[in-house]
Amino acid sequence: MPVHARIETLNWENQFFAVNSAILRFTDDAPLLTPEQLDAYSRVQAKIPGQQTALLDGLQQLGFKLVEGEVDLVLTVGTQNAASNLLLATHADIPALRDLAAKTFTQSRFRTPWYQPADSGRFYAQWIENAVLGTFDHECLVLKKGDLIQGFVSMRQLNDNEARIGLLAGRGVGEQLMNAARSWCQQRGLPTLRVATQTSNTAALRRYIQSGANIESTAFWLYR
Ligand SMILES: CC(=O)SCCNC(=O)CCNC(=O)[C@H](O)C(C)(C)COP(=O)(O)OP(=O)(O)OC[C@H]1O[C@@H](n2cnc3c(N)ncnc32)[C@H](O)[C@@H]1OP(=O)(O)O
Ligand SMILES: Cc1cn([C@H]2C[C@H](O)[C@@H](COP(=O)(O)OP(=O)(O)O[C@H]3O[C@H](C)[C@H](N)[C@H](O)[C@H]3O)O2)c(=O)[nH]c1=O
Repeated sequence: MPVHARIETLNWENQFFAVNSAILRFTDDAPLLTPEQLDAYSRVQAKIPGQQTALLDGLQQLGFKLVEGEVDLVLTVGTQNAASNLLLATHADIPALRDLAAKTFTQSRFRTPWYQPADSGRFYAQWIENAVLGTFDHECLVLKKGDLIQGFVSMRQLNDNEARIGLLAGRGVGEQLMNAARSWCQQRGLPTLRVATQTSNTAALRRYIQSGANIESTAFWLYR
C-alpha cells in the first residue's frame, strides 16, 4: 500500500536525545512517502490507529518496525465530589520526583535499541521536572507520607473542556491519584479527562478503567 504522509522534524526530541528524528503526519492531501525522504533522518516515528492494518503493512514495507502499542482512554469527570489529599509539588520535590520517574516508567517507546539505555529514564525525569515547573504539563500533584512521596500525577489542560494526565505513578495508591486528577479537572470546570498508556501496562489499564475511564482508541508506534 502506498503511504501518504508529511515528515515533521521533532525539534524538542532532537535536542533532548541528540538525534535527527522526525514523525509522520497523515493527511488526505499529503504527498507519497518515499524511502529517499525517510533516509534524511536517523529516526522516523509513526503513530497509527490500531485498526489501520493496510497502513501498518505499507509502513513495514518502507522499513518501519513495530515498537509499542498504546491505548488512549477518556473519563467523564462528572460533578461528584472527588476529594483529594494530594499537594501541589514544589521545587523542593524535584530531585525525589526525578529519581522516582526515572526508575518507574520502564515500559516506554524511548527504549533500546532505538534510544540509548539511559534515555528513557532521563526523559521521564525531565518530563516530571517540567511538570513541576509548569513548562510542559501544567502542574504536578504529589501524595506524601511524611516527607516520602508515595505517588504523583502530572496534569495538562488541553483546552476549555479537556485535560490530560501526563505521568502517573504510585504502587497501591492509583485510586487516590485518579481521584486527585478528577478533582483537578472539577476545580477548573473541565468535563473530560484523557490518559494514555502502553498496551502492555495492564496494571495502569485496570486502574484507569476501575476509576471510570473508557477506552477511546488504540494505536501502534512504529519506527524506522
Ligand atoms: C499516564 C501514565 O503515566 S501510564 C503509566 C502508569 N504508571 C506506571 O505504570 C507506574 C508503575 N505502576 C504504578 O504506579 C501503579 O501500579 C499504577 C498507578 C499503574 C496502578 O496503581 P493501583 O491501581 O494502586 O494498583 P497497584 O499498584 O496495586 O497494582 C495492581 C497490581 O499490579 C501489580 N503491578 C503494578 N505495576 C506493575 C509492574 N510494573 N510490573 C508488575 N506488576 C505490577 C501490582 O503489584 C499489583 O499486584 P497485586 O494486586 O498482586 O498486589
Ligand atoms: C518532557 C517533554 C516532552 N516533550 C515531547 C516529547 C514527545 O514528542 C512528546 C511526548 O510524547 P508521548 O507520546 O506522550 O510520550 P510517551 O509515549 O513516553 O508517553 C506515554 O507514556 C507515558 C508513560 C505516559 N503514560 C504518557 O501519558 C503517554 O503519553 O512530548 C516536549 O515537547 N516537551 C517536554 O518538556
